[in-house]
Amino acid sequence: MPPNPRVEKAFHAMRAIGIPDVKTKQVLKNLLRLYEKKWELIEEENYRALADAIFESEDTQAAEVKENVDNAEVRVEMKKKLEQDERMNTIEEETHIQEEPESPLKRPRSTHQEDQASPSCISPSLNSSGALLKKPKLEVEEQLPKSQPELQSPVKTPLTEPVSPLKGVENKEEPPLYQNGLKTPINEPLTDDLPQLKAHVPVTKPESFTKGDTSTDNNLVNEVILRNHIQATLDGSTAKLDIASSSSGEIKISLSCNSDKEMAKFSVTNVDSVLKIMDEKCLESYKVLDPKFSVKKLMEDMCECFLDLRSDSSEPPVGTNAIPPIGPLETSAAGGEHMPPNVDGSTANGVENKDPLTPDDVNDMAKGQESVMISFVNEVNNKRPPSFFYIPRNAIFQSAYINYSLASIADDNCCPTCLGNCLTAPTPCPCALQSGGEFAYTNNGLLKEEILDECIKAIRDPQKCHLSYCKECPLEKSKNTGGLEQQPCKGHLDRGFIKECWLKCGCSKKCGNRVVQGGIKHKLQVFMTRGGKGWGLRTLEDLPKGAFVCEFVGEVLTCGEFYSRVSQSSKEDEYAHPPLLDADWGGENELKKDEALCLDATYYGNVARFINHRCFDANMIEIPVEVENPDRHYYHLAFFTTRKVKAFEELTRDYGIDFDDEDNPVKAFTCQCGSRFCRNI
Ligand SMILES: C[S@@+](CC[C@H](N)C(=O)[O-])C[C@H]1O[C@@H](n2cnc3c(N)ncnc32)[C@H](O)[C@@H]1O
Repeated sequence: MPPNPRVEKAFHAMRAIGIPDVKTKQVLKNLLRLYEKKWELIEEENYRALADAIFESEDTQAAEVKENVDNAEVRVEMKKKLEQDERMNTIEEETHIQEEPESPLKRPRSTHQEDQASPSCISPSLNSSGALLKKPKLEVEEQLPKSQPELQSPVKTPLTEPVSPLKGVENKEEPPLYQNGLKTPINEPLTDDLPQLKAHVPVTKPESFTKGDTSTDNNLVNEVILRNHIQATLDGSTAKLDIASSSSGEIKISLSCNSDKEMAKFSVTNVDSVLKIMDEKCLESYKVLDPKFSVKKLMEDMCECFLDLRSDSSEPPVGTNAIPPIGPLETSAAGGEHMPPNVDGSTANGVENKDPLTPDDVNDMAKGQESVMISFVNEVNNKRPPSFFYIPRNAIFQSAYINYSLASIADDNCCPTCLGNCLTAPTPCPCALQSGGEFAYTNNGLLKEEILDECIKAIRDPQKCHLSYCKECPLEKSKNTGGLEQQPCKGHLDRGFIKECWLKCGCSKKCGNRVVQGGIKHKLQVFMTRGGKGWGLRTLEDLPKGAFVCEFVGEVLTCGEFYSRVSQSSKEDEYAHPPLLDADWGGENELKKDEALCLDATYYGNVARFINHRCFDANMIEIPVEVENPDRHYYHLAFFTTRKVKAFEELTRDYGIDFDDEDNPVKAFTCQCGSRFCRNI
């Protein structure tokens, strides 16, 4: 029989992330069965479900090998394997999968470690020594897996955020605090794969789950396995299996069986075997379930819910979003000694000095300053968001030179004769001409696909991007070199601008060429991530490709001011990745000292300060937008989606960090982005 092209394609995609065909084959068969041979489901998002299922099967196998299985488990497993083999044979005939020689299984991270690109044209941030990244070791075409169409041709194919290999890194010690019953974010590292504890412990009497259930407990004599607070106990007449528990172990879900009442002798088996069978049953019966669905996780969540419902008045009642009071600013990583000296509660830098976050802000950390509410939730631990002042628009810190007036806006820099909506005019207005000759936005308010794709290409494809080099780089000049020679300019990416209509334009305020200045329109939420990245930002609604999400808002600092903040800081400042406003650097005119600007959202900022970094294939891209200032040393940085983003998916951007840059005064974090193209491996 000729090979099935769909199978071949699946193999190809998995090979690209280091998974050998033999492994793919095994799991693919199961998936085909689960999805009733609906290939589209498997092919979706670049075979994400398949990759997920393979990793899960690997982890399960690893756990199984580690465990000291008792005879009962062996019997269960053997029976299951026989059944499995039978199913495999059936599917084998249906899919005509060709045998391939087995090679050692590799995870995408390790594959990438060997091959990964170090793209040189990433949006710059001051943290990355303010310039573009190092020259790539290899050309992107050579390094990126050929089967990833989005990378060979980032323009045409929507990118998907691949499955994170970061399993088991979640902090499980602390119970979640700010819960609102919302879904777990999409694309977060899996949570139910904690390090396995296998220990023989002294016999303890498990607390009964319900009062009156003491009859079985009294007879417990043998401990079998302790694993994530899960115990199986057995004596002559009673078998009890603790299936799940809350994170601190005070709540448990157990199965118990009094074998006196059973026809056959009951033998306690391993919890994992029971859960695995249940997982399979659920996936088979409820076809709408995510393939990653886990009964154990469901039960653990039940335990946590039960715990939350206890009537302890010192704890926040469930569902009310109650949070402990947030202390003064100096307790936060974002505050303290770094507070800008001119912040005195007045409007010294043009910002109304609102209080930092308070418990009331859980439903809207923007305190009514945006046209949508921005809630925050923590379903992971008891941490609260850092204190900062929410500002919806940039504010000048001190020395930044931003001097514009209506008179400085020439007639060819605005459209005074336009009326209504410029987008409906038969010819592009002067503002559009400055965005490359046409309007950047569609009638639906999205960034036009061609423009977006060009921007993505420029940032992601080192071969195509253009770098400008300053004769005297203001960024390098601002660094305190400690007496060492100043480094030469590392290059700045030439980026296209969007020019929006503004005050001097004749069009209406609702003109379609005024998207970014209109502020946030989509529902966003700040949430605690599960992958060790701290807080993150996610969307609460599906977003199409090219949607404007938010602007990066912060204090406008000169590069010199920023580095002096860094040098005065006694501890590592975790927000010190301010984007550099360098899109127009490297031109003919040398910038004045106070014209080399960046945006720091550490103390004053908007939701964008919570956007985490993702190497290379982030789902947002930042694009320079000119609104009021025609000379372009100051502009706005707007985030647009690079592809469709599903509700509850984390929103990410590439900070442009060079993780190898040891000379940078700001040390980079250890990247946990989970991208297969992570630069920090
Ligand atoms: C602008 S803040 C983002 C919000 C931050 N996660 C928080 O909890 O407030 C940048 C900081 O987030 C963390 N971070 C962002 N992206 C990360 C990633 N891919 N891996 C690990 N940490 C990350 C780092 O500590 C970084 O200094």
